[in-house]
Amino acid sequence: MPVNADATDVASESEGDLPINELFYSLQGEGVLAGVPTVFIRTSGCNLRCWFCDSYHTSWEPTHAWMDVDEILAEVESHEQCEHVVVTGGEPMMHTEVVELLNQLSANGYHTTVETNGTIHRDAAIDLASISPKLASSTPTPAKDPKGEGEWEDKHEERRVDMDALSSLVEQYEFQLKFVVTGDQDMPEIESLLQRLRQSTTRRIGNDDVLLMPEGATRERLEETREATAELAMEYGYRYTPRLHVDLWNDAPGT
Ligand SMILES: C[S@@+](CC[C@H](N)C(=O)[O-])C[C@H]1O[C@@H](n2cnc3c(N)ncnc32)[C@H](O)[C@@H]1O
Ligand SMILES: Nc1nc2[nH]cc(C(=O)O)c2c(=O)[nH]1
Ligand code: SF4
Ligand SMILES: [Mg+2]
Repeated sequence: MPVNADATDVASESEGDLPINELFYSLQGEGVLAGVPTVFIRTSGCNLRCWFCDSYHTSWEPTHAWMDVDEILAEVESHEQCEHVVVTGGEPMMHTEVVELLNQLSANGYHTTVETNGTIHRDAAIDLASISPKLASSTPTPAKDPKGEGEWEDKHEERRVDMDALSSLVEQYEFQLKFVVTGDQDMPEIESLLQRLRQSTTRRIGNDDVLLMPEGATRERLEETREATAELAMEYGYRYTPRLHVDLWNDAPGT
């Protein structure tokens, strides 16, 4: 179901429902839990518009069906062998109902990961906050806009880093900081963002909590970005994370 083009506030059809773009079983492709069998719940709607977004139909042109928490849980539980759930999007933390979903998943014994851009903090049963703060190189300038002519550039730029939300997330949850890397020009910004974050929290942020992930929604694009990203990880002492799902299944939906 298409929603309005500026779907930053996807209004709930009935109270308690979440806009779900897709729900599928796969292997966690990214980060410290890469390789773990996982059910993915992908909400629709985003407060940002990265030009490279690999989930175009949750951000630039959001589509979804409305599901309540019980319906989502039943679908998750149909994958009987699975102990891990990822809630992603779009930006899942936009939705108040995500708190109830996470609390119910946790009460039912699941390990929960939230994939978030780090601009919104919520208090919920999150075992791993997988935070991917967005760098200047993600901004949809007119030259990079996949849809229009840069209409989202200013809003994206204003919203993409919220230090208060980032500090609250790293203080409350186990976390990883996963940066999408397009080239070595991203490194000074990663360094200064980490410096600011370390100053704004007492929580220790080790270099091994920081992951560099190559930009690329397809095998073809990853071929161009992964080696340089791996070398930057070694040079700066951060982790490298693959995009295992892209290596395995390219850009197929539901993977
Ligand atoms: C689609 S986002 C949804 C969660 C949240 N909105 C965020 O950006 O973290 C899921 C993950 O994919 C990453 N991602 C999106 N497009 C990408 C691309 N073209 N290459 C590499 N990573 C990408 C994001 O940075 C994030 O870590
Ligand atoms: N297999 C697989 N692993 C993932 N890890 C994070 C993903 C996401 O889109 O948030 C993702 C995804 O879309 N697929
Ligand atoms: S913040 Fe995440 S979902 Fe939103 S546009 Fe960027 S990558 Fe896509
Ligand atoms: Mg993905």
